[in-house]
Amino acid sequence: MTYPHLLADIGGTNARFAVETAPGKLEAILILPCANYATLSDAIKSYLATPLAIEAGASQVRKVGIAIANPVHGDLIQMTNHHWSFSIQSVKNEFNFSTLLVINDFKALAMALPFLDQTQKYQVGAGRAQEGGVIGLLGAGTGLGVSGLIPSKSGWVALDSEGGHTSFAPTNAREIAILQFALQTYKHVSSERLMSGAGLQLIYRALADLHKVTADDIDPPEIMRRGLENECPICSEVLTTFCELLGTMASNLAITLGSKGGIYIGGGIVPRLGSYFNQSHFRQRFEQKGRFANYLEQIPTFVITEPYPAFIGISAMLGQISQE
Ligand SMILES: Nc1ncnc2c1ncn2[C@@H]1O[C@H](COP(=O)(O)OP(=O)(O)OP(=O)(O)O)[C@@H](O)[C@H]1O
Repeated sequence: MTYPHLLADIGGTNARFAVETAPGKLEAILILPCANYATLSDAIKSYLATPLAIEAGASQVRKVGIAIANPVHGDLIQMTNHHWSFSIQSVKNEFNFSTLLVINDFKALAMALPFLDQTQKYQVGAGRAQEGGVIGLLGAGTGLGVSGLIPSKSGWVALDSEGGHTSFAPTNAREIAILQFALQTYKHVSSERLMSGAGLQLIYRALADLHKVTADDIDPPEIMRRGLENECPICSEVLTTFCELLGTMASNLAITLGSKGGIYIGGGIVPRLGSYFNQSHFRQRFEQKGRFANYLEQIPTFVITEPYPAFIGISAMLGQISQE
């Protein structure tokens, strides 16, 4: 018997688990904080022992798909933004799984994009997706994930990309000041250093320094709360800047990939901005590309609102293997 499958989406902060009892039917979805577990195996054990997972048939699971936030090459896995590391073969043996598919989380998310309906995403600004055109994906969370979908004769091919580690490209005086501030700490300032949860804090400290005010010691949720509620002008400027940086990042990805099929924004941060993101300068920035403004105007940009999109991709990939 193939089902139930165990699915996991492991980010730098959250480990999300589900039992797939039939194709696309997810039960017992639980989010465990990665920081509470010494290893991935401990988190899996803890999930499998929950009453919800047991009720969904977790003890019968033999086929497992894990989407994880790091490059996946070979047997040894080392997370980029968390200390977990493991051997795929050892975890497979430890739990007596017959299949353990491990792929990059944004690759899994990219594989989900063709399946998303209108209730699982919304469009920001104008533009129209070209049927079968290349699709770009980026998402800010603990890190900045990037991927893309390329059409091929045998279906979509998802890119193994580490595009979040491209060098940050400032486009105005404020962003140059932020880069200069970040360079005091980092020799290489990647896009991820700014477009992520920790990035909100770095932008906050940089803008406080620029405006010569004392920065409070506050976490990303608090920066977002103060910014959205207009309680703190610096925090509001952080949010404005963050959305603009994502606009430039998204347009760089769009022209790099030639993504006529659109750009999708995932990750945990943008959905938390709610309607603010739609009203921000994200799209204006996306189209602000000199001679390529007209090219970018045609490309639609979408925010993924489905809370567990990576499960859709990993489920499809695991389902494919199970049939082989
Ligand atoms: N309300 C909020 N406002 C702003 N940032 C937040 C908020 N809540 C959580 N975050 C930040 O979002 C990040 C977690 O993002 P996400 O929920 O996408 O987790 P993740 O999947 O573990 O991340 P990743 O896949 O990028 O490793 C953390 O940096 C956290 O500080």
